[in-house]
Amino acid sequence: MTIAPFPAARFRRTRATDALRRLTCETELSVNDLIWPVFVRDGEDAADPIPSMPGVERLTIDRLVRKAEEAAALGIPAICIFPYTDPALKTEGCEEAWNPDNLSNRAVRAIKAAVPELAVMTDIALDPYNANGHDGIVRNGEVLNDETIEALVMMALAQAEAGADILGPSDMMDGRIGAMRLSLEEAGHKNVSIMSYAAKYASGFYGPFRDAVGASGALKGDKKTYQMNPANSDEAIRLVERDLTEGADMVMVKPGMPYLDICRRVKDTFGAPTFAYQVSGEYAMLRGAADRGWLDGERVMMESLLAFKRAGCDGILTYFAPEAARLLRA
Ligand SMILES: NCC(=O)CCC(=O)O
Repeated sequence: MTIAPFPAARFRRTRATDALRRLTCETELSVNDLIWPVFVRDGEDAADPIPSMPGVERLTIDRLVRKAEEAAALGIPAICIFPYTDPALKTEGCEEAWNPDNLSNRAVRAIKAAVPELAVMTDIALDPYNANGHDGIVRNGEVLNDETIEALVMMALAQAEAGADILGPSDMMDGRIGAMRLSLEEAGHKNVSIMSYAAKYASGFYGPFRDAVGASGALKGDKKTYQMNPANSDEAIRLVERDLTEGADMVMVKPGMPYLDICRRVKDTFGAPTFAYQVSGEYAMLRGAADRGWLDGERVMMESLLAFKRAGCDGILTYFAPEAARLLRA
């Protein structure tokens, strides 16, 4: 980088007018960068507010389909479905997870039938179906890796069968991407993409999400034996490399804003499609402060999303997706 000494160099010259600022802008956020995570519940024509995520609701499938149509009309490329599972369906064996007619799979089918152009992403982890609240099968207090993979593969196949375009394994078991990729190929699902939650940290920022999917009460213990230590960065690089070599098409860093350094390292190291999840706690912080008048809500929303792009992300999973899309298209 060459910098002339002052006053030959005056950085304020290129900031002096809107035209110059636009010309020298390095990063752009577009509606094409957004994936909208949504919560689905059973029933008809109903919506429950989620108190710790103001403005976000759990929707029945019929209402979710209308929202999916709106998202597609706004130009949002993808929606990501998270089910609120009836507690009566949660078992230690997690069998509901690979039921072809479970809530999530029914939602995928309904959205693909109504809005085929909208990419539908799903979540692969056992926590919505697990009486223990963990992402894997628990035996004698241990979250089992290899047994969980067998369950996750069945879940992946059921979701692909339902029509999901992007599978999102968020479980953090070792070896699951390779197992899923092989089974998808064998079953003829050659064009189903995998976006691996490759660097998912054991974070306090997921609190409101667990309220939204009804997992807050169920979880016994914490997820530190499978999700990453927030202190680690080199490990994230090794995990991303591992998942890419096993057949992930895209990788994700999660949470987002506190981990932008990881996003940048991942993008610079691999050049692979890299995504970040601006999680429920990040949404709650910004929305909560904006609702109290402590922050300019629209401004910090757009600034936070732009920051992901600047950090090297190709896209962002964000609960702000429809609101941001409306502003971007205005
Ligand atoms: N597997 C999906 C999540 O854990 C989402 C977390 C959040 O939004 O807090």
